[in-house]
Amino acid sequence: MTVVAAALQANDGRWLMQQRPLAKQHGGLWEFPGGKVEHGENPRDALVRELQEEIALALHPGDLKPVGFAENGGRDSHPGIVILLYSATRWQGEAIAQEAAELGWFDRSEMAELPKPPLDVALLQFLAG
Ligand SMILES: Nc1nc2c([nH]c(=O)n2[C@@H]2O[C@H](COP(=O)(O)OP(=O)(O)OP(=O)(O)O)[C@@H](O)[C@H]2O)c(=O)[nH]1
Repeated sequence: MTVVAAALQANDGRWLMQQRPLAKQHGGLWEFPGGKVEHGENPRDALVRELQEEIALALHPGDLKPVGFAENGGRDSHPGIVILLYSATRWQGEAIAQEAAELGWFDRSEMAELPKPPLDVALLQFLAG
């Protein structure tokens, strides 16, 4: 499964993270907004779609910059996950949670402290500052 995620950085240097709804897998953990790439979908287009659906932000696909990826090994019948992380500093609108339990803007040290899924711990190393 391919997942795309966005590290959206505001002018003050902080990044947007969202808290997963408690009832879901990884419930209560903080993650980058994003989601699954649909079959035949371009990853950037998937991320633009997910950001609109999840946090009501409009982005231009060209404003997404690839920063790195993280993967967990598939085993048995589980195919595994690859998460492609993009960053962006330009978008239209104000982030409003459509699905997340909560949204927050965090600096680098706060990001390090947030409870996160294992792949996000790996993704965090790509973010400077
Ligand atoms: N969006 C996002 N997903 C992540 C991150 N880290 C991470 O392990 N994931 C995992 O990657 C998958 C993302 O798919 P999703 O966000 O569409 O999952 P979902 O269950 O909410 O979607 P669904 O309800 O449509 O099936 C989930 O298994 C999620 O736990 C992250 O930083 N951002």
